[in-house]
Amino acid sequence: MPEEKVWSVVELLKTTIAFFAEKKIDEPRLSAELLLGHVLGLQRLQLYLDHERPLTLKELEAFRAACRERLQGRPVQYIAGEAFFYGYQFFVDERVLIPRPETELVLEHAMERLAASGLDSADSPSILDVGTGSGCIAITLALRLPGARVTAADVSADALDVARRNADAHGVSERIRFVEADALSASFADAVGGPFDLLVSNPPYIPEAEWATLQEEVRRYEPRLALVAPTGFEYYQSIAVAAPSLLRKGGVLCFELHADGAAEVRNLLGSSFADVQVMQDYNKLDRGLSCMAQ
Ligand SMILES: C[S@@+](CC[C@H](N)C(=O)[O-])C[C@H]1O[C@@H](n2cnc3c(N)ncnc32)[C@H](O)[C@@H]1O
Repeated sequence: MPEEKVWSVVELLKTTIAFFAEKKIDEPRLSAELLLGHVLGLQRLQLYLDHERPLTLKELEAFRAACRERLQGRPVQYIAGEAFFYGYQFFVDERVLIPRPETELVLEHAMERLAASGLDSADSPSILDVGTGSGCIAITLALRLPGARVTAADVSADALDVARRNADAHGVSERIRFVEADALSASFADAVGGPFDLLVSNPPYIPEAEWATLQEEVRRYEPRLALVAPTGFEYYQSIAVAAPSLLRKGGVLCFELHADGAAEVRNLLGSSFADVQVMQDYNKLDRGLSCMAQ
């Protein structure tokens, strides 16, 4: 039997990147690097520092299996079990949404609004994240604001397991309270407590009618519960109703938005909020909306 060729990291990356590009895989270089890094237990940079490293047959087989999964459409973050958000690494699997770069902008906007709020407690703010998923927003806020106490709520016990694991990995579990609660229920405010200085939420906002237009990869692998609301506005409506009793006077409400959602969400807010600001993402699409409880 002919001996199997011994591949080095650099050769394998080059070949895989070209193959992924030919197969029209999104971000072929990043995908190949993340998968190989995952299989070898190395960061992406280390792959290049150790580029002549030969792979064992077992490693090669594991990498090929990961590539096959990618070719079948499974997102690279789920295969590798990791995603990056605001420069931090998060464990992810199919129980949670993969954090998106647009959400980093919403998080940044929320932090700016909180800093500008003038609340006495802004150095040690009390924060509520509704629909925490992987915990990416709640945990990043706890890391960026070392005095913050965060409540991370989700209706999905599975998602909360993932979020807890991420909080442990980042050493912020003691400052995050995880609550299994339904944001659409009238008892939500009682379940999460308060008062809060900041309520931030990236809720499900894809209307049912748009589901079929999403990328197949998203529909097949990401949790529908994390994405879809019948008209797209149910969560904003419920949270806007609960928020006045959850926020301190002067507290900040900050939502991620569907690109077409700003006007409708603004209408839902009613008279309890002032100073509404809409922020745009990299594509100049409306992506975040914030306001102040009065
Ligand atoms: C768009 S994902 C956001 C996840 C994460 N915060 C992020 O930005 O990547 C929405 C989250 O809301 C949660 N969710 C769905 N329905 C909910 C409900 N009725 N009450 C609370 N959370 C809910 C989902 O489980 C999911 O984790």
